[in-house]
Amino acid sequence: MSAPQLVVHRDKELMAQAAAARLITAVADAQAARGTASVVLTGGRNGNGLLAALGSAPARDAIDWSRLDLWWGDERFLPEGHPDRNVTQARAALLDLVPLDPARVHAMPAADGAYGSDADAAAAAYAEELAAAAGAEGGVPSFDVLMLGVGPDTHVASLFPESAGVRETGLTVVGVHNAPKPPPTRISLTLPAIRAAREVWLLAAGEDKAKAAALALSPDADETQVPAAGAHGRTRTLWLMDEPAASALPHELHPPA
Ligand SMILES: O=C1O[C@H](COP(=O)(O)O)[C@@H](O)[C@H](O)[C@H]1O
Repeated sequence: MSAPQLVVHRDKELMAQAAAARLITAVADAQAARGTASVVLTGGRNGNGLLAALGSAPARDAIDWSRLDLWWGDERFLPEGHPDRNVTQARAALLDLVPLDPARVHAMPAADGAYGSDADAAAAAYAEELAAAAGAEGGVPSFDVLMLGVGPDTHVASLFPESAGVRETGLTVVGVHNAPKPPPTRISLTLPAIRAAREVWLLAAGEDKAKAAALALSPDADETQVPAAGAHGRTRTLWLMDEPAASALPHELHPPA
């Protein structure tokens, strides 16, 4: 488990641009080292801000888009094409602009797909897709970068405080029911699946994330109550923030001036 590192930017626009530049470098480095790269996308305002910044970044084609696998950390379990689905928003922000291999875009199932309204069956199918990509060891692939937007209530992916999903230790993907944030039915990677990633980047911009960031970065945080505190990468855990989101952190956590 890697200890959290913090990078604080002036505002959310600069944070999105800097995170996009960082992602270009991380993906290009992974492709140079291993031929392909795998990235787990997040939904929400900060995740979509990063994707939009990536779409207009001058160096975006330093990524070989045809050798990039995209996965999702969570999905709102809604019909295909619904404007609130994370994949719909990601397509509009970036995916429709770049030459991805459609076979490498691993969207989570929709609520009008093969599993109908059964979110648990849809979650099990996504777990199987991940296990097939992971190869002999099963579980989930060694994602190069897994991004998570931090919710104002400290949720990450669709793991909400005190929920069954955040307590899950056996499965890699779960159906989420009665989520406190709409829509109530979702699909989510679990904390063990998240922690299999090489790098986990937590995105927190805006004053409404300040309390959540302070709680998650507190040394005695309990991941059941504060899911963001349980999100760590194997080699790196990086909090990418703007100044408003960092405003409630204790002084000792601020990066040196
Ligand atoms: O519903 C969700 O919310 C979180 C955070 O979203 P934000 O708009 O508060 O930044 C997001 O990480 C998650 O993927 C999404 O499904």
